[in-house]
Amino acid sequence: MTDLASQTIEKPQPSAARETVIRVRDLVVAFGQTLVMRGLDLDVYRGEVLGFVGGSGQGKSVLMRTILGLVEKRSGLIELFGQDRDRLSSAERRRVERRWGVLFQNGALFSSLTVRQNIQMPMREARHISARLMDELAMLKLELVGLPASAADKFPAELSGGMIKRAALARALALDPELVFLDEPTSGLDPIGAAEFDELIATLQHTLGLTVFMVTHDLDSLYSICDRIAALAEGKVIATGTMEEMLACEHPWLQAYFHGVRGARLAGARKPNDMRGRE
Ligand SMILES: Nc1ncnc2c1ncn2[C@@H]1O[C@H](COP(=O)(O)OP(=O)(O)OP(=O)(O)O)[C@@H](O)[C@H]1O
Repeated sequence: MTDLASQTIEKPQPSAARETVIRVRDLVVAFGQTLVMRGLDLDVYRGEVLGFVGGSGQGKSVLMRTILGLVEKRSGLIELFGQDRDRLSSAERRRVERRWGVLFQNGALFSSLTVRQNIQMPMREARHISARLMDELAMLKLELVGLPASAADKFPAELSGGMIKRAALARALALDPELVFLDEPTSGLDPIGAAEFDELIATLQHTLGLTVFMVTHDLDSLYSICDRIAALAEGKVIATGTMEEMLACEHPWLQAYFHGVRGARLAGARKPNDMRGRE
């Protein structure tokens, strides 16, 4: 595939217009001899839903985990809320980490804890609050994600796939984050469940003013809730832009992805940022 890394199609914006919440420059990540990120650049702006796409095994989850500090980078810059992560003390790093929530693939709930206990886990780690207040907060988070109060005392194994995603989202929202990372939030859900989950993300993003970094394979999600899309190939972000801009991009991988059979069908049926008409 041709290296079109420099062909970012996003229109330049005045820097004062948008606050950059995540800024990644020249990021290199490797496992042994295998390079996964090869000088990757990415910006995520406050208040947007950024959809992050790429072929299987290209490194979408690795990038997310590197930004989160769960995978070591070999070199490059990662700035969070305007602060270089490498220059933060461990106390400052913990403070930054409390400003985000994460929904891992498949929810990653603790199977031996109830939903309520899962939601309270980040609260226990970060705050000294009474058990009663934590109970009230957990119930509020459940309501926020559309789960019934009866789900609080259930264990993950007793929940449907859609409920697990919602419970995991409630846990991600436990500390009232500004930024939320979602790793394939609609994978494993049926089309109706996936559409409802997209709608939930859009509503929360709007009402809570969240910034959302979403790794996804779901073209419907890209159409319905993403403000911008960034595409990963060969260890770099090869293009960023709105859905219209991605559709117009001539990069062969983007052409195949957005104009393949599924993409073409969706493009004919829907307008970007349109919650209606999911397949
Ligand atoms: N801990 C690890 N040790 C070694 N290699 C790893 C590790 N984690 C990921 N990789 C490798 O890094 C590459 C990128 O993996 P990653 O899971 O980020 O891909 P992805 O784009 O998220 O794929 P998918 O869409 O299939 O989930 C893969 O080749 C994977 O095997």
